[in-house]
Amino acid sequence: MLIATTAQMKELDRAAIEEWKIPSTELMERAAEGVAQAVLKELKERPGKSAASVFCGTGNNGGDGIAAARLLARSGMQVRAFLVGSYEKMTEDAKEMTRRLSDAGVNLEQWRPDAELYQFVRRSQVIVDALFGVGLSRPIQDPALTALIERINRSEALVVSADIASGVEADTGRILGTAVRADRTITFTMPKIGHFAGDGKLCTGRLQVWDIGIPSELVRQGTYLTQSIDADYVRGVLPRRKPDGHKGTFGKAYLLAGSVGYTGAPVLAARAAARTGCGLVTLGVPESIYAIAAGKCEEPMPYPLPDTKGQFSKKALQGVLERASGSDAVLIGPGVGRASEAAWLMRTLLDQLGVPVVLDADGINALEGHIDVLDRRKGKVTVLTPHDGEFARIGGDLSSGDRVDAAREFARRHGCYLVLKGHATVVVSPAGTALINTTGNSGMAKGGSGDVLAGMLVSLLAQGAGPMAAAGAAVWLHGRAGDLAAQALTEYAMTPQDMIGRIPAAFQSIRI
Ligand SMILES: NC(=O)C1=CN([C@@H]2O[C@H](COP(=O)(O)OP(=O)(O)OC[C@H]3O[C@@H](n4cnc5c(N)ncnc54)[C@H](O)[C@@H]3O)[C@@H](O)[C@H]2O)[C@@H](O)CC1
Ligand SMILES: [K+]
Repeated sequence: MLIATTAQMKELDRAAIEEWKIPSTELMERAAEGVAQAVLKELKERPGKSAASVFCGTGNNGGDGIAAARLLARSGMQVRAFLVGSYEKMTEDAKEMTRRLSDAGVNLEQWRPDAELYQFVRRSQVIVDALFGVGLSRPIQDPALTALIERINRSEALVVSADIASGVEADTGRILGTAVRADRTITFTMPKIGHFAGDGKLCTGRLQVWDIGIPSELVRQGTYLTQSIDADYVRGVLPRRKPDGHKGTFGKAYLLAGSVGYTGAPVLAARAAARTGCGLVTLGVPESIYAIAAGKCEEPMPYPLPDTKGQFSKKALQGVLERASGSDAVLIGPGVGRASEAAWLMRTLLDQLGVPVVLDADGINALEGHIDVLDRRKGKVTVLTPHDGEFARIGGDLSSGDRVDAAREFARRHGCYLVLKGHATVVVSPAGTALINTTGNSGMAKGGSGDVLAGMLVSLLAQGAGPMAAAGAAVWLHGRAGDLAAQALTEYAMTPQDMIGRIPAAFQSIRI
């Protein structure tokens, strides 16, 4: 799904209102309809005469809540709407919705933390969170508001947020002070980064995008730099398989991986590469572990390279170049170790190889203090797959808490593609486009999981996918395989090996 910034949302709203003459109150009514319908649909599954507490801020997000309160009251629910803030600060549209609410026989009540109100909130089946939307501009600090949000988060009611969970910064996914943890979020027109990225993802619950009547001509005019990765995206970018293709057609992947102590990483990466569709997988490993790797490889083709003390030595260079330069994509790094000769080898390969390179794990660590090697590759395709620690080691700055922006800044500066791994993995291009993944679970946070991803990624690159497509599809399929493994085996017991076994089912789930 394409993702809009708050500036783009404001511009869409402005153009709809000023140029298309759509009254802003009409947009607000449509937004409220989305929220009310989501609540009613949910309650169908929980029969009984239900009560709802609707918390409204003073901005237009509050206006959405006030209008939704009227629609819910009309449907027969017992509704109380609370204004959190002062009436004087309310926007004109929110005030208009307050009049409409009172015409319907419900008064907007000033929220105060007293026992009677809390009792009503406690027996509500539903809480509507319309405190802040995309207009949240500073951290929530007011103690009464913070206490209210904590109350909402402790309650057993179904929490439905209008547009975005209040407290989440729409353009980053950061939590500003504190935030509502919603079960459902109904967002308007287009999703925002905060629904998918960082802690915002945890606060969003199930996301639904609701059309509030902004003309599609206006929406289509925008240039959206960020999108979430879903099955449709992956289906659209996977390299097509030629019916008359042979193994050369589907690409040769070359992997440089492993060391004494890390015999699993090369095998996991190579198996994952073979499972993801490329024609040939060649695996260069230190000769000390060759016998072990060879014993575990069937489709991938392992071969030994000179090593010293169990890690690649400088003497391996020629042997790597001979095979790697003729391949379609190269993966460097899983389990290679950090000895100086191995690190030198990886940097020298980066300098000398012209083919697309995925740099993972110790391949990334080898750039610590040598980032100029990456800069020299500008113009060639380099995809880095760091987790936060590796990212920091090579100069990435996550201190702002804005992961998408931090990744973008790094990719732009160094002319590379970046897969910043984590709870919601972010993929960025040097041109500033970004993808945010939607699959995956905590069962994947185990040693070896990254090796599987790196193998999948180099396999897709070798098949001819562009770097963004290959990285986007790899992270989604990897997360999907992880979700399927968790379903069958639990997040506790699943292993990266189990994920490789579910790569086929991950492909099947996008119905290619
Ligand atoms: N025409 C439009 O613009 C539409 C807007 N809609 C809704 O309007 C929302 C945006 O409305 P607004 O721009 O009025 O913004 P919000 O309603 O999100 O919040 C802005 C208000 O909160 C205050 N505020 C910001 N941060 C605060 C903090 N930390 N502590 C206390 N107060 C704080 C601001 O001073 C302002 O009064 C959207 O998210 C959406 O829900 C929808 O009604 C659809 C149409
Ligand atoms: K909200």
